[in-house]
Amino acid sequence: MVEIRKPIAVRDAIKRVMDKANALPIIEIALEDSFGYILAEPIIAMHDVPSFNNSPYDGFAIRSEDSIGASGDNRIHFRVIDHIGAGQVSKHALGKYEAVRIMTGAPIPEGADAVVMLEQAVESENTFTIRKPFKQLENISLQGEDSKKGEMLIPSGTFIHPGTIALLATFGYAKVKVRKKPIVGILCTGTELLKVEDEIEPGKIRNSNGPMIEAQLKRRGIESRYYGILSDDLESCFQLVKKVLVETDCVITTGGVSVGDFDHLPEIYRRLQADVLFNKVAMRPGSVTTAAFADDKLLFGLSGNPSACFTGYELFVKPAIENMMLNNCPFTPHTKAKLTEDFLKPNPFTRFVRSVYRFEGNEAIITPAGFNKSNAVSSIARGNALIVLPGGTRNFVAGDIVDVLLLGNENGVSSWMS
Ligand SMILES: Nc1nc2c(c(=O)[nH]1)N[C@H]1C(S)=C(S)[C@@H](COP(=O)(O)OP(=O)(O)OC[C@H]3O[C@@H](n4cnc5c(N)ncnc54)[C@H](O)[C@@H]3O)O[C@H]1N2
Ligand code: MOO
Ligand SMILES: [Mg+2]
Repeated sequence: MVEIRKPIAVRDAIKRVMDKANALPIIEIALEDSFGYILAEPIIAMHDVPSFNNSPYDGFAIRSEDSIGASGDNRIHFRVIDHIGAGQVSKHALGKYEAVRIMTGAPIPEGADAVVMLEQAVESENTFTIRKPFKQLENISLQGEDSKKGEMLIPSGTFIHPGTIALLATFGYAKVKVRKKPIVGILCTGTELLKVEDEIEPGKIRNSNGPMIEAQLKRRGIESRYYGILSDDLESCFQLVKKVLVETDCVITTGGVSVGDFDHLPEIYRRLQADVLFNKVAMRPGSVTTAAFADDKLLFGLSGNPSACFTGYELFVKPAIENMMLNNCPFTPHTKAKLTEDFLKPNPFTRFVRSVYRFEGNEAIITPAGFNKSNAVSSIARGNALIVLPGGTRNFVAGDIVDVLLLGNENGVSSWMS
C-alpha cells in the first residue's frame, strides 16, 4: 500500500526547519577572512569617528574671527606659518591672521576653527588672501560626527559585507567573532545518474542536482563536501547517509524521497530513527521535499526533479543555514512585481515559478522563464527570481501584481541608468 502523505503549508514547513536549525559555535577569524560570515558580537565604537577634528579639504586652517568683514573689495591677508598633510600634527598654535596650510584628513591645528579651500584663496609666496568671511567650524569634519565612542553601531547577527569590514578595521578588529559556517554534505541518489563528464547511455542522465546544490551553497560562501552519486541501493545509501551525518553539520540528499519502489530515503530516515519534520509540502514544484532531524542535525531530502530540487534548497535549506549562523535576517528578499504575461494554470498548492525579474522604466516586472514543470532545468538557468502564487488561486493575467522572491544579485544589467 502506498503511503498517503499529508501536505503542510510552506510557511509551517519553513518554521519547522528553522526551529531545528541549531546555532553553530562561535569562532574567531582574521578580519580579511570574515566576508560572508555572520557577526557573533555587536560592533561597538571603540573611539569617536573621526577621532579628531580634521580638514575635509586641501586648504588653509584659519581662525574664523580673523575673516570677519572679508569681501571682494576688502581682501584679508593671512600668513602661512606651517604646512601639514594627513598623518602630521602641527606644533603651532595660530595667532592673529596666521594660517596653516593643511591637507585633507590632517588634524585642525590649535586655535584654528575654519578651513579655506585652496580654490577660495589667492596665494603668493607665504601668504594668501580671502574674499569672504568664514563661519566658526566652517569646512571642518568634527570629532564624533560619524560615530560616538561606546555607541552600538552594528548588532550581532549581521551579515559581514565589505562595508562592515571597513567599520571593523576602523576600530582595530584584527580578529572578529563570528558563527562557524556549516559544512554541508551533498549526496545524489539515482541509478540513472552519470557524472558530468560521462557519455550519455540509454536510460541514464547526467547528475545536474549535485553541481547545482554545490553552487547554491557556494553562492552563499558555504563549504560543501560532495559525496558523489549513489545508485538506488538501500543498504549502501543508508551507510553513506549515516557517515555523512557524522562528518558534516547538515546533510542534503537529492532524489529518492517520493513513494517509488527505489525511493529509499523514507526508510533511511526510519533506520536513523530521525524525526521527520515533513515529507509533503503544499507547494509545486517540490511537494515531496522532506526534512528530518537526527543527532541534532538537519537532513534535507530534496526532490530529484531539478526545479523541485532547486526550489527546495531556496525555500528550506537557505534560511536554515542562516539560522545555524544566527543571522538576524535569514530569509530571501521578497518584493512585488508586475506580470508581463498570463499564467492561467490553477494552483492547488503554492506555486513557485522560475522567472526573470527586472526593472523597466519605473516598474518592477516579472516574466516566467519558460518551460516550468518540476523536471525543468532550462528555466532554472534563465531565472533570477521565483514568482509565488498562493495555493487556491488561478488565472493570473498580464498586469497582475505578484509576490516575488529575489535570488542572488550577482547578475549585471546591460546598460547604465537612463
Ligand atoms: N506516485 C507518485 N509518484 C510521484 C509523486 C507522488 O506523489 N506519487 N511525486 C512526484 C513528484 S512531485 C516528484 S518531484 C518526484 C520526486 O521524485 P524523487 O525525489 O523520489 O526523485 P527520484 O525518483 O530519484 O527522481 C525524480 C526525477 O528526477 C531525476 N533526477 C534525480 N536525481 C537527479 C539529479 N541528481 N540530477 C538530475 N536529475 C535527477 C530522475 O531521473 C527522475 O526523473 O516524484 C514524482 N512521482
Ligand atoms: O515535488 Mo514535485 O516537484 O511537486 O513535482
Ligand atoms: Mg522517486
